[in-house]
Amino acid sequence: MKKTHMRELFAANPNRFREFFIEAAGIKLDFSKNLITAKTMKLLADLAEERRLTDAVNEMFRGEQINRSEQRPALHIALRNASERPIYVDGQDVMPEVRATLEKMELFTWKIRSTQWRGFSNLPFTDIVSIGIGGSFLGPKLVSAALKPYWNDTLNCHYVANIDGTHITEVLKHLDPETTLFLIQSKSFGTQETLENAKVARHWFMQNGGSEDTIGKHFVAITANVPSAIEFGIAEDNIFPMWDWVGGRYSLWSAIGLPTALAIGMDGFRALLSGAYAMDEHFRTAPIDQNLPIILALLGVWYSNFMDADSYAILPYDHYLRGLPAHLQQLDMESNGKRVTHNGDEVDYQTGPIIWGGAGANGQHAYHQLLHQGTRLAPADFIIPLHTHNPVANHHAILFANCLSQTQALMQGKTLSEAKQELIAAGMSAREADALAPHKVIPGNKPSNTVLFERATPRTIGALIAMYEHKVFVQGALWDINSFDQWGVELGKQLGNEILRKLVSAPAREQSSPTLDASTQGLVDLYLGRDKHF
Ligand SMILES: O=P(O)(O)OC[C@H]1O[C@H](O)[C@H](O)[C@@H](O)[C@@H]1O
Repeated sequence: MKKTHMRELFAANPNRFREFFIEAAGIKLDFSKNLITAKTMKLLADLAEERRLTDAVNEMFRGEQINRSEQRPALHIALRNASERPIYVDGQDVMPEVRATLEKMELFTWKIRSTQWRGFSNLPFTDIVSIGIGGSFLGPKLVSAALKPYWNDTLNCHYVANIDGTHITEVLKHLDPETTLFLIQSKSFGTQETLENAKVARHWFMQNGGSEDTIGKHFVAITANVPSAIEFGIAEDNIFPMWDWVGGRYSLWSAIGLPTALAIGMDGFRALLSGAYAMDEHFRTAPIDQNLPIILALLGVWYSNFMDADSYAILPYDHYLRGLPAHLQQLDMESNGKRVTHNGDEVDYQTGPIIWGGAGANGQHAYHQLLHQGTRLAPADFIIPLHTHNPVANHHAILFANCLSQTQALMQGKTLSEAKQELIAAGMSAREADALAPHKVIPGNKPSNTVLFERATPRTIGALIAMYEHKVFVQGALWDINSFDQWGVELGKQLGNEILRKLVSAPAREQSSPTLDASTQGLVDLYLGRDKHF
């Protein structure tokens, strides 16, 4: 069946932009440049109803154990619940704990920013180093960077995640232990990368003027595993709680967001939560056909399951939001990279897409070529604020024009006859134009969304991220998969420990550890410098 080109859809319906435009919680979505008609959207909404999506949404908001393989609720929405509505986990309202933690964050943030709480030599802090990985890194890092215009000028915020020693070395190199505060961020307090980096930080602190007595001034932990944090040497008062009903990749709204709160202040952090809450309320109450995250999710399903798209691009046209693709990669791919239904049956349809992307306009000079003329279908979200925090010359107008021209080019493309006419108008002979024109044909009809907001404020950034969280949730519900576990991550960790034993233990002990496949063993030998193969 021949698809109607979007050019024709636009030509046939002067109202198309208005018809496929929606706004909620300060986020505007133009979804008119998609391969859809009103009928498509109606059928997709029917699919959502058939899959009893509303029931799934209500289950999440009620705190039911929707993470069935781990028998837990997924209650990031409780972290930003600004209403009086209690939210129960095992019969207990979690809201008092959530509020108490926000108050503890508020007091701590105030003490640090007002310089009441100082380092061991009585100097105020100048640098915060957040040590964490995965959800204990990507979300706070994204939000802190996105809200840089709101930073307090006296506090710098750094992130260390990778176990590659280069990461922490490069960060510590420029810091002064007297004025550096470490936040050890780990829900489990059992993540190898984080614990090893935390040990290095502690060692560095001790070697450079710190002591057992002053460690309490410089080290704070955010974790659901208080005993392990205490065992590591963190004072109990310096531990901010987390709960097992918050998934790591949904944890930036919890005390894991402390670096952000320190950087932008607690009023800013509360505004971030209020933006997410506004999106939660919209998501919980708006009908399917007027529901922003649901519409985004249905479009994603349309391309994944009906048009074989493997990937989905996230293209923020905002330098402050350049970390968004990385955060959404974890959010989406760790949530919906699943192969069995809730009941454990293997799915016979595609689930979560490969998320990729980067900041515009930079990407236009790199991977956009494939979007325009490659053979793969890669739907994309173009994300841009209407106003910039940095009105430099004409830059924002140029950026905006670039963003729009990309979605326009993806949609309309360039036909063979248009390409030929252009070449002839430029002075080429008909023969030359015939030879070159096919290379210049751009089929168009490539889908994209344009996501806009007034300005990157704490509120709009909160709403934007919550929108994507709910999009991912909706897709998980439609695919009948558990979006809240991540068993696939575990195998690598398990095998990694076995290999590590081979790399660092004495040869005699190494003999007794399990035999490796020939490739892995060959690579171990290379590392150990005892390669005999070449
Ligand atoms: O916060 P932590 O317990 O240290 O976990 C950090 C990260 O590591 C894990 O391997 C998971 O894949 C992530 O979802 C998690 O965010």
